[in-house]
Amino acid sequence: MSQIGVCKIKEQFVVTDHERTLDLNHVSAKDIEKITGVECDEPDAKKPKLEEGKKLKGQNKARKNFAQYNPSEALCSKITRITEDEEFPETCQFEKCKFLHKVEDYLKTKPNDIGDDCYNFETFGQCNFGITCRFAKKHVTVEGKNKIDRGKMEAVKKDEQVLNVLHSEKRFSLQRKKYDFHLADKMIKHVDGLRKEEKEKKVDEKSVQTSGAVTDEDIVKLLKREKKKIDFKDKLFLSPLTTVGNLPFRRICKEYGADITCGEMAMCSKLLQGTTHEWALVKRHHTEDVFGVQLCGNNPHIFAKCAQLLDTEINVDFIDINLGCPIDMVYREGSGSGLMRRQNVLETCIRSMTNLMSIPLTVKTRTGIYNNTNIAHTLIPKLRDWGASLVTVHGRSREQRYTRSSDWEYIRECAQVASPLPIIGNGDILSYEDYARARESCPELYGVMIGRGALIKPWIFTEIKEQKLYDISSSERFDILKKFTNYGLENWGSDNKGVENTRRFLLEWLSFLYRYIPIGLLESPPQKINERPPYYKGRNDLETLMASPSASDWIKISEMLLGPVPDTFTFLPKHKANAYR
Ligand SMILES: Cc1cc2nc3c(=O)[nH]c(=O)nc-3n(C[C@H](O)[C@H](O)[C@H](O)COP(=O)(O)O)c2cc1C
Repeated sequence: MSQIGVCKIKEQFVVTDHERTLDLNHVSAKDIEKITGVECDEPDAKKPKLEEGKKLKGQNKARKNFAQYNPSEALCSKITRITEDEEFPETCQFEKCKFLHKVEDYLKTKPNDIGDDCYNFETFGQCNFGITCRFAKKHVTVEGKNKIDRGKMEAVKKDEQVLNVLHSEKRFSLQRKKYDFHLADKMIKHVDGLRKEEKEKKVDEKSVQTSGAVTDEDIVKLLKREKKKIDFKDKLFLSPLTTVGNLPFRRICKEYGADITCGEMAMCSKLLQGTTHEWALVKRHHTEDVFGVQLCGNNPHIFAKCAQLLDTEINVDFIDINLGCPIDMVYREGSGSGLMRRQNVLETCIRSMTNLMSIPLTVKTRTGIYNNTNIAHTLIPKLRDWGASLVTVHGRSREQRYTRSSDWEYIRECAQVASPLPIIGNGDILSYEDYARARESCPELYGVMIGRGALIKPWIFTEIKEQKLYDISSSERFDILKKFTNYGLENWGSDNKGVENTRRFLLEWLSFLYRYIPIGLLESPPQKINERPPYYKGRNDLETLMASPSASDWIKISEMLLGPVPDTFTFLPKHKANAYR
């Protein structure tokens, strides 16, 4: 696969370091207005400074990207949703409500609106954010009541767009530990019993699932149940991507041809506590026709309970176990890549989960934990025998993170020992050429998974399907960002909080998007993922701006779409995920 180095740019586009400070980081607000017609404030350097001597690698842990909200400046949601044919209530139904109840009080601190057209109102005929929407002009009356376009509302049903929203009574039962997990508990006992029995009798591993005294009626029923199957062959799989692989981003990848999508890694323990943040990670857009949820945990009890819970409560096609997360905290507690070295625990997890689930269980792993000690090839046959339906191999170890190219020769070794278990290869695919090389060098593979390639150029799925490279213009790329912003306002809301959440996720994505080099500028396309983009000047100011590695320029782009950032705003991206030297 690709070598680590620097991408070669056609000479006329390369700029020196000096020009770079003059040009790249200082495309002015005026230039942007000229290109896009959007008014834009000139931001100060709003990037928090790293401590001196600190290297940029792994995750940025010093981030403070979350906006704080004061309830005494927010309007009560009951008031927000009052429609034009309703009266404002005299008093709030919640005695201790801390929010504002008068529209005029709220308007004293409401930030300026960003635009006149509300995407949610235009698309669905209703915007639940009423007067608090930052694009409220066309859907509120002079008194601040919400207008509704009933015709549109009937035609496009908003609540059918997103699936897997947890009902409040289920959330309460999880929070109060009242959810009935007796099946999961019994299954673990059953599987543990069989494992002990097997150890004592030293029976053949393969016979575990069918042998042994199965006495409990519930367990017998579960074991007899037929499982749904998924055809993974030759499908383009979008990686699970924490933070950046959010629902609006996945929608865009689907539109460009991704076949299979997966939610961001969700923590089993938090799903079992019913936390809103974790449950947001299992939401599925209706366009995601083959969709999985990825779980991270460190013991069979939480994995089995989650398997039972998700299989019963949500609409999901497969559940994936994360065996690759390299983050120290996750590894130390024995989850993610830490689970690779706890194979007895892993066996109970997988056997219990597969027996509880009516859908396939998949596993995503790395080559191993340490640099020169690959272990995936010894683990994969066990995963197959324990009941996994598919394994994805990311061709790097935990220790390597992104510092070397993905090892596709080793991925092939894994695919060869796995049969008949399907293996998906993963790592460093940024073009059709990379894809074709991976498939040719490894014919045993079922397909590939694409992570950063989709973040850097989401149209990669189309390129692979059409077997060509696209020279996308900066204005087309800007339109993709506009679309993401609209999907973001739909997903996170169009009030101030929603706008700032959308901005934060947009900025996280921009921290990958700037790495794209338009093919018209490359000396020998296609671009290689591990080659650092040199400083270059685009074919117009917007292209130059989009190539900037500076967070203050990403902020500038966000301001073109979502208005000026709040006064105290700072941004440091969460992930770096590159192998540049
Ligand atoms: C920002 C980011 C977030 C990621 N989050 C996850 C995750 O939640 N679960 C997971 O299994 N892998 C995660 N990964 C790893 C990717 O899924 C993928 O295995 C890795 O990036 C290698 O593929 P690529 O070279 O195509 O990017 C993440 C990677 C990146 C860059």
